[in-house]
Amino acid sequence: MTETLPAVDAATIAQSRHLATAIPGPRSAALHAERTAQVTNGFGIALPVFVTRADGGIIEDVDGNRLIDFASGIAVTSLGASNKRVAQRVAAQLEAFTHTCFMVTEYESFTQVCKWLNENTPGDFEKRTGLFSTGAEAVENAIKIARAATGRANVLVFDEAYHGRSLLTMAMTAKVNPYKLNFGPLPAEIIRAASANPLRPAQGLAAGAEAALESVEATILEHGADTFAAMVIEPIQGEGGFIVPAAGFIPGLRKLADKYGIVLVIDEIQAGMGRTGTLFASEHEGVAGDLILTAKALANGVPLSAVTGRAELMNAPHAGGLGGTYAGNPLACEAALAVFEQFEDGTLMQNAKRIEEVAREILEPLLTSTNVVAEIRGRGAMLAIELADAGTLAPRADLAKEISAACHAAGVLTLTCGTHGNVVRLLPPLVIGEELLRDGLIVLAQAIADAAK
Ligand SMILES: Cc1ncc(COP(=O)(O)O)c(CNCCCC(=O)O)c1O
Repeated sequence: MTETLPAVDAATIAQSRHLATAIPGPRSAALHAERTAQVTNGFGIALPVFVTRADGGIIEDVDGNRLIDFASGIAVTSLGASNKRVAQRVAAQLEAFTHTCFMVTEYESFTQVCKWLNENTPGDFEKRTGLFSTGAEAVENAIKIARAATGRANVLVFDEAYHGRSLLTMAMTAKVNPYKLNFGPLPAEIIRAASANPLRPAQGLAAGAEAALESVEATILEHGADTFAAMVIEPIQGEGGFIVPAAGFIPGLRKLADKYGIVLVIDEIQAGMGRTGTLFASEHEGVAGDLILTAKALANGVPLSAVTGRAELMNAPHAGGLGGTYAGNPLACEAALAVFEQFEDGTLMQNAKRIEEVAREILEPLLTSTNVVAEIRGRGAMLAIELADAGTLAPRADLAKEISAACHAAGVLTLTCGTHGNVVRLLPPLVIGEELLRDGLIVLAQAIADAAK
């Protein structure tokens, strides 16, 4: 393959991996000790290095190391963490004003962001948008909107789902530890149904969408179809393990939502904004949600989230029913407008597809050369390697940890995820250069081969 990833925006840091010290280096170690003395234990850490600069596909730390970034701050800095256009627009806004609160006075950028989302999200129907700050807030407000629109209370969620860490979204998230442990009681109106994980079908179900959809419909009927305000699904389940639902599952949910008058909420907070090679991941499924949620890469690191959907649903809440002090903060709106500008020519989606091509070229041989790579899955620049014993499919979280540690020591920042913690995921910035991408993938492939021995 000769194509290379066109650089969308010249990075400000040398785009090459460089190890000046062991990872983490001495200055990071000292700073980490201070962090431990000042910061709650409640925050986990994937790689305890302290960052000085980051851009393109590189993170530079206090010890002078340059690490290849396969995390993008968990699918956020798709345009590079020092994207020039984002910085320019936010800097100009900083000069004007940082905040006035959109419930107090208005500013044009809020409307412009909503307009872009109304015009560019899937669904050929009149839309409205509400802006918030975090992904969990978007999820919470989608539920408020669906409840106001339907007069119903229950929310259908799925196995292996992740929707946030607030009280309601914690309840919607499937994995108990670390997200829900010791934090109960949780809201009772969250009802969980089977998902359609092609590698690990729900217990007692045949693989594929049909059996899962039958089970979902049985769950809906068991609780009373007219009790459900919403069903919430990720087009690719992120924290649950980068699970691409079995073909037909999401279109089947669309049919069930229509059949029973349930609001279909598609949570694109991790998979959206070009990450999978289309602007929105649900485009791969040919499905438009009644509400669609965005955050993370929406504003490339400045906190912003959004609920976009059918006007008649979005206008159901009474005036004053939605809001938040920082909801749609002007700095974040300017960042989002800078992001939208850079999506216009389609280069970022082409990059996402190229990233998948290169990753599969380098990683897929491991499916046959080792007996612990159970699946390489995902779309575009949202890819994952599931570690499990051949035959039994026993999850190998130990290998995922070992592989990630080896990558970190070599200066490649990878993250793990998955219900069983046995998934290594790739979330490189969409502006990463092909040479740097290949370097990081070769390190990862070698770490997997070494761990498999
Ligand atoms: C699909 C999907 N919906 C909602 C959310 C929540 O977004 P917030 O901005 O973290 O609240 C996420 C956030 N995912 C990363 C969380 C990492 C962690 O907290 O350990 C998501 O992926």
